[in-house]
Amino acid sequence: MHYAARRIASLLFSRPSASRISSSSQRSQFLSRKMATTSSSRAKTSSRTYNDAIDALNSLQTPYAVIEARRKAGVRPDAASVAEMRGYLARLGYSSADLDRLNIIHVAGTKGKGSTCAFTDSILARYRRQHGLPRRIGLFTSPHLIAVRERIRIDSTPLTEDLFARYFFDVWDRLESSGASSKPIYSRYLTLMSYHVFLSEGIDAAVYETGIGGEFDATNVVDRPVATGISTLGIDHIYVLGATVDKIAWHKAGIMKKGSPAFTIEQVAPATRVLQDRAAEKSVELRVLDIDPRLAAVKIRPDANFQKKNATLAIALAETALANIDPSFVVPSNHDAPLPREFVEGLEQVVWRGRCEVKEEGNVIWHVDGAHTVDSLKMAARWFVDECATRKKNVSSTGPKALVFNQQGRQEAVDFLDELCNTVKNADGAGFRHVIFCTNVTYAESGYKRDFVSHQHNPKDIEKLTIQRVFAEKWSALDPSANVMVVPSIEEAINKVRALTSTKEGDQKVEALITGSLHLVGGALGILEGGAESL
Ligand SMILES: Nc1ncnc2c1ncn2[C@@H]1O[C@H](COP(=O)(O)OP(=O)(O)OP(=O)(O)O)[C@@H](O)[C@H]1O
Ligand SMILES: [Mg+2]
Ligand SMILES: [Mg+2]
Repeated sequence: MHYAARRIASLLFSRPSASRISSSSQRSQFLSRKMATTSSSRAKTSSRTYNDAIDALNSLQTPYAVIEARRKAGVRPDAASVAEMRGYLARLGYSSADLDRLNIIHVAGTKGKGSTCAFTDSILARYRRQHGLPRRIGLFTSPHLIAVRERIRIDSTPLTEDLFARYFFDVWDRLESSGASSKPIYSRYLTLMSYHVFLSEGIDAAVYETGIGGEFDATNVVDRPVATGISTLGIDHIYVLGATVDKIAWHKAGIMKKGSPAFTIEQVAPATRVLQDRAAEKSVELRVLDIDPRLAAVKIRPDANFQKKNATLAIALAETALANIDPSFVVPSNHDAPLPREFVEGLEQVVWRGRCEVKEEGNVIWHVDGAHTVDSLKMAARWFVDECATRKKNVSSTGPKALVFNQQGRQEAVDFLDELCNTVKNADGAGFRHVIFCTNVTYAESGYKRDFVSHQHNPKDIEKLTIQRVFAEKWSALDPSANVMVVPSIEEAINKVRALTSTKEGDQKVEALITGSLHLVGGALGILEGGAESL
């Protein structure tokens, strides 16, 4: 690799330690925080709050300029990325063998990873209540919806702020005292931290969602997972994984390990082929599951095929894990008998916020879904249309439909709009009457909530609303009769919709869809719930 490319690669996957922070603005931000903490007369630990941890974590984000440089130089994660993760793990004092104690269930996929993990966690939690095993359950997911700490959960509950801060700085100190010249980037840091948390807290079943891909993902340091699952494959993260579903499938298949049962659900044919070839290469037994017939007796929400695929995968993963953890649990040889009660309850009572959520607020019915790929936006649009159609059966008339949309930093997102526009228009003839594009900046006055600070997008684009203007232009071409608006924050977008209810149109309930980005959806829930949102 060319020297410059190698230098960029090293910047990509690790961040310089405090003394070597490169950009001057970052350095001054870091130093001002550092001074704030060191000038304090309090003990070192007392200034290590959750907010301090989030600030330090945000300093590990790959800055926009570096991401751009990476694209230009053609640098992508490779085997060295995983080797580095193992190096960091060793600096923390752990080996891959230690991770075996966690009985890891590892999940990759383009869509439905988080939902599959949440179903699996929920089933294990109900089983534990009844049988006392697993003793403690860990759940690691990404990205976060409301707060960073929700990415690491114990017994389905996000780490408390205190515990998060304590473990965060534990990792920080261990890396510094090991002489590491750099810190891992944001997502790798959280992954490392999750291992430290789970091993320290006596977790004996841990459900892990991959970040991007699988083969070279930060979570792929586990050699002996109890089971692996690959959810629906499609197109996303083209730059890192490739532009075709078979290339993407190759990456995702990287989590399959010899000796660990692997599961997937029905996929498009080229994806299944690649998964099967990779499984054969690795001598892994891969089972491609049809929708589990036992789900006919379970209320899965939303009642849609994609969600039943996620649930099917979760059942198989939970069964396999339980057979390892509880000697009295036996995986049924066929699906003739109904699902055990714990499984049914786990599936029906799962909480996975920001996905297919409906909230009533005065005269607005908010539909909130964090979809952000072509395929998942199709699902979201169809779900919205179905919700509206069901409602229409019960009320004499409904009000206008409104859309709040953003997808920051991905130029191709402009192509997501056609389907969204047409699905709704075909369903009710009128389509979205009001369409609002905003940034992911939470508040009109105070900007980002700390947990959403992002250095990964071009600040100029956010300031000038560049992508939002492109979206607006596209929508106006798709539907010239729609009232299209561009506003700088999520709060202003929500207020635009709320204001519709005081106009004449607003005598009826406005049906609003918020979608396109999980950051947008998380910020919106924060506003709708007045900052008292919970998971
Ligand atoms: N199996 C699926 N196929 C297609 N779309 C799905 C599927 N499961 C969920 N979705 C859609 O994708 C959205 C995100 O779901 P989920 O959080 O489970 O995915 P993820 O793979 O974790 O995504 P992310 O890339 O955000 O980590 C959901 O709100 C839903 O609209
Ligand atoms: Mg993703
Ligand atoms: Mg996810």
